[in-house]
Amino acid sequence: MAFTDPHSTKNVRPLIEVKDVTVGYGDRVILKDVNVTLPRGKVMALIGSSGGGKTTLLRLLTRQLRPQSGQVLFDGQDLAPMDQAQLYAQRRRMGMLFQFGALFTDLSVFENVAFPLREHTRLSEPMIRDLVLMKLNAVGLRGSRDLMPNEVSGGMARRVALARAIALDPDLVLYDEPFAGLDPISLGVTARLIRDLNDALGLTSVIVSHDIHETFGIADHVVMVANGGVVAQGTPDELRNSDNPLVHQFVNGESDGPVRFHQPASPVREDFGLPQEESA
Ligand SMILES: Nc1ncnc2c1ncn2[C@@H]1O[C@H](COP(=O)(O)OP(=O)(O)OP(=O)(O)O)[C@@H](O)[C@H]1O
Repeated sequence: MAFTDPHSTKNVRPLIEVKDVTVGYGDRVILKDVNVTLPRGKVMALIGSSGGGKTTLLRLLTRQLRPQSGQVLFDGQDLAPMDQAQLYAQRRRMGMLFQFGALFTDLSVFENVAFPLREHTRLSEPMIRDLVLMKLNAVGLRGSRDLMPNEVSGGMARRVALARAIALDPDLVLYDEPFAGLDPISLGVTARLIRDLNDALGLTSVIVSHDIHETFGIADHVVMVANGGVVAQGTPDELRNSDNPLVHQFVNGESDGPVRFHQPASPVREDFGLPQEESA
């Protein structure tokens, strides 16, 4: 029989808390006064137009960037003051799938997934084998272990990258554009897999994606960044029904609205050498 310690805050504490954070590069502020909380076990989507600061927010979570002000807590601990050893220990609890989930082209599917285990642990070879095959099984590719990356499809390669991202049994998995370049079927399979792995393995996931439809289908919480901050956050339904015109335009994929299609430019007539219109 399991007992829970009523005084323990470990399991109710959110895995990530971004508190009043302002962040940027050098003197340039990219996001101001951001507050985001991500409870354990949930899937969070980060959306927003290109250059809005989604990747910047991801970099805060891994402390590739420190806030200019405010705090980023991972499992209740402020990342900013950590020394390299402490930071390294925290990062081992984070799995990452980078844009396009690039695999090592000269390593087999098996060795790609084994890579983080060989890098970060001193596990025996039989143990590594079992762990790799378990992860490959979880993504449906146990039978493809001996293939090389150029022998698998784009969708399969993404699943191998997923298996590699969860090889060390992380608490948090960060996905930067996990659907980029996939056909609609592989895209749907990958999205479902992200959600299922999250739930089956007790992970917490953050997904940066431009694919609103697929991301909204699997996320518990959506954070939209634009105009130097978080413009909206809530459940997918709350964002779909938002009356904020910017959120509405983005979520519904409208080409014009508060986000202009045309970036500022000199008049068309000037660029194409056309005669100026006579003013009335
Ligand atoms: N290393 C850096 N040094 C300076 N400025 C940067 C750096 N990385 C990003 N930026 C700037 O910060 C802003 C936000 O970039 P970021 O990559 O976070 O946006 P994004 O929402 O992830 O965009 P995309 O959807 O295109 O990936 C952009 O104006 C970008 O030019």
